Amino acid sequence: MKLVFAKEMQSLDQQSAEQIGLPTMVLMENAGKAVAETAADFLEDCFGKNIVVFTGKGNNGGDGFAAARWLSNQGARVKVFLVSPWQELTGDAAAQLRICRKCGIELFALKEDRGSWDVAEVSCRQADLVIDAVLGTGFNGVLQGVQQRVCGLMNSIAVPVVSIDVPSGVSADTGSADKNAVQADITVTMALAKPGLFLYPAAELSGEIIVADIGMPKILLERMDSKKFLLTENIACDLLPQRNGNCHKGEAGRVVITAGSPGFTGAAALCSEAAVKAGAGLVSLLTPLCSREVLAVKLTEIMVEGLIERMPGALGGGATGAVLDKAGRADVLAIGPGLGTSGSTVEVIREILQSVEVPVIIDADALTALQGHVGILNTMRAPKVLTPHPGELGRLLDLEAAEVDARRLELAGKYAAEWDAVLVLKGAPTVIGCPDGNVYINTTGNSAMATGGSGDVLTGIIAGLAAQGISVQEAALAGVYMHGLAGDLASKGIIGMAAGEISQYLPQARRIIEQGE
Ligand SMILES: NC(=O)C1=CN([C@@H]2O[C@H](COP(=O)(O)OP(=O)(O)OC[C@H]3O[C@@H](n4cnc5c(N)ncnc54)[C@H](O)[C@@H]3O)[C@@H](O)[C@H]2O)[C@@H](O)CC1
Ligand SMILES: [K+]
Repeated sequence: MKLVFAKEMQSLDQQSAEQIGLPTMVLMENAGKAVAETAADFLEDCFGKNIVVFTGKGNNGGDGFAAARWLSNQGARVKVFLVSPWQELTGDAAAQLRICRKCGIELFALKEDRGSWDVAEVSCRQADLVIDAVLGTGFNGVLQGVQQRVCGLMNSIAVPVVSIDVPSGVSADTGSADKNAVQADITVTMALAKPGLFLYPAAELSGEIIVADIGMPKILLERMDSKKFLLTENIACDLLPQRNGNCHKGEAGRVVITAGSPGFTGAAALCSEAAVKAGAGLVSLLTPLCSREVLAVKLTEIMVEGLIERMPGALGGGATGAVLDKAGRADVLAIGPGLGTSGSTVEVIREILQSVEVPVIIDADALTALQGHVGILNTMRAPKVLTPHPGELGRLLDLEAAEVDARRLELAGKYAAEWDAVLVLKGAPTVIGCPDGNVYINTTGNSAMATGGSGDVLTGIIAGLAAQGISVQEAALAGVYMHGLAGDLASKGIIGMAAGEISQYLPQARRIIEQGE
């Protein structure tokens, strides 16, 4: 599903009027009707129900006036509170206000005085539903004055709130949110969803998200090259590898994983097992010699080989050739989980990345090895996926993790294009940047997955899928979706899951994606 920034939505609005001849007032009318329909569905029947609508001075407020009238037509008892003086309204919003007035809808002006707030508060407490049409995509900065107070009022009452387009006080583009931003139960967003609805902290304020068809011409929607998408089950389903009925293990994909070191053998085990559960035919693990035995005991279906060490846990020069040789006979290489950061290991990792020719998944300590050496990425011949969390990407870019987190959509797209890589920026939500600059926001996963080893599992899944004959981009997109879904199935919404449990649910997640069950 395509996502749009506020400016892009504004431009679509303008194109509709100027190029197609479909007036913005018609779109606003449809927006209001869509909100009224959602409200009516939510209330089962809106006849006789008390509904309060808070309207701002912009077009979001205009949608609110239109919704109020549609609901009033259906027999709801509607009260509209204007958050800005009516004289400040212009264009379509002013026209909708005039229509409401002529239709006899009850209108109140919220001013600084106590009286109007008392009426608003009492009305809210008696309401069956509140509609938030204070601020939409035009919001920026912080909430102040009457806007801040009215959002606070909506949050303080135990009445369901339907927000129009975005919860007021939320940035439609970045997902940043004022501390008083509205907590919606449902957000009815117009024509196309806005990325901010899926990015934190706003993601927690959006409630259920409904994308309303407001009659925006399809030709304009299809032509819009927004480069931003929501990663949904349909997309994952189209990308998952297919398998012939007579397939044998050699054809089901060969994965080589270079991972593990003393104290970090679990990372290697989780990654390898996930590749198997993602459907790879044969998985080989190459690990520093001193970790070989413990991993061989731990892993049953995986072939474990030791790599030459300079000293225990630190790879020696000969390891490069061994990994390249093995990877050259496989379909994909995954490198990094728990591999270590000693000087000689870092050297070996860099040599491998510069010479490897099969697709490679670069994770954890292999990402650390690129710190100060990101130029290597542009000299690599192999198609590549990077799977950093914000801290790891921050170290590559010399940025704080918090900044990477706040700019995840922008940075994933920018650096995927710059490094000609698939950039899987892990977190809530995981965002995947592609070499063509397209970015996808994942829709699966939950906070129970914030546990050590989750990332190692993801790397194994992407490697396992890429080995089954799809591109690294396809494997990263399908893999991220499947990882999150398996995490949802495994945790059942309860905190306290171990990362290995995610792998156990991969076959079920795959079946749900493929067959919807
Ligand atoms: N663009 C489109 O295609 C359509 C837009 N529609 C609606 O129009 C909305 C966008 O309308 P507008 O661009 O008029 O913007 P908004 O209605 O979101 O309101 C912005 C108004 O609030 C002011 N404002 C901005 N930041 C503020 C702050 N921190 N505190 C107080 N006031 C602030 C702005 O100056 C502006 O006047 C959408 O969210 C949607 O609800 C719909 O009518 C349907 C079609
Ligand atoms: K709103």
